[in-house]
Amino acid sequence: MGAPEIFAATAARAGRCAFFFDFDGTLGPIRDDPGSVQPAPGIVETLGELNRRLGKVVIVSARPADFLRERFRELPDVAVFGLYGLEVQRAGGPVETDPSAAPFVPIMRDLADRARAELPAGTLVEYKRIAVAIHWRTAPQVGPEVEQWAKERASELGLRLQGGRMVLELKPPGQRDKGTVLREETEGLSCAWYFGDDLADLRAFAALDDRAAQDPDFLAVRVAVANAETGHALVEAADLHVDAPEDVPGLLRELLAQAP
Ligand SMILES: O=P(O)(O)OC[C@H]1O[C@H](O[C@H]2O[C@H](CO)[C@@H](O)[C@H](O)[C@H]2O)[C@H](O)[C@@H](O)[C@@H]1O
Repeated sequence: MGAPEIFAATAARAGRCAFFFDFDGTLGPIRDDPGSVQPAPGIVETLGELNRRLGKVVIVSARPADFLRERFRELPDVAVFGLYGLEVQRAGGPVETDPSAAPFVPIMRDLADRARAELPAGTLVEYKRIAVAIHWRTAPQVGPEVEQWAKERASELGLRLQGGRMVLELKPPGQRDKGTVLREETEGLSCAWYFGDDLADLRAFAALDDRAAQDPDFLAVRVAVANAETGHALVEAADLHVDAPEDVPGLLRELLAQAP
């Protein structure tokens, strides 16, 4: 199906669709300082309209749920899944943490302290309560050393590793990821779109593939936000693609123009 057919098939399923979005590199631009990132222009308004007119909007990110909620305060009905689904904050409710992750809080705090003490200058350590992301965007030369250190700590502490865009993340060992969120949150629906830019988003694409294989009437739409860092894998697995977070509102406005 090309874009016009996808838009029409989605509009025909209005009210029975969900739209899932990764945050960094998808809704927000890539910046050196992770703490400074805000949604790209037009994102909040367009997601609000999508949520009202076509189907529920859900954010699924490796960021903490609190960080995401601060950026989408104007959309209180939109659920935010943080830390790959280990946290969720739904309309007006508190942030809920997966019980399996709670014992990892002190482990991650110690790990972040240790990373700051042991890794070379230029490394940026992002402590996220139940995960630690180690960045080398401003010092690419330290990447191999960070990767080696993180592999050793993951094996020593029984943690999982998740690679990303000039970042490696240590997280708890359970199976929860963006794919499991997609599987749960598409139950009872006829259509879902997922927008992503990074390797972890391939799991969400795969969950949509599975859902469509089980139900031939289910419309699954994978949208890649293309970038040289992730490479071709995501674009090749996608139905549609845009070139930057700034282009996401334009694509959604084309879709909304078909909405009933
Ligand atoms: O699931 P996501 O919402 O895509 O989160 C993935 C990682 O995003 C952030 O790091 C990335 O964006 C930063 C800000 O632009 C950038 O400096 C960094 O190089 C990127 O990897 C976030 O800081 C990480 O915690 C997330 O794992």
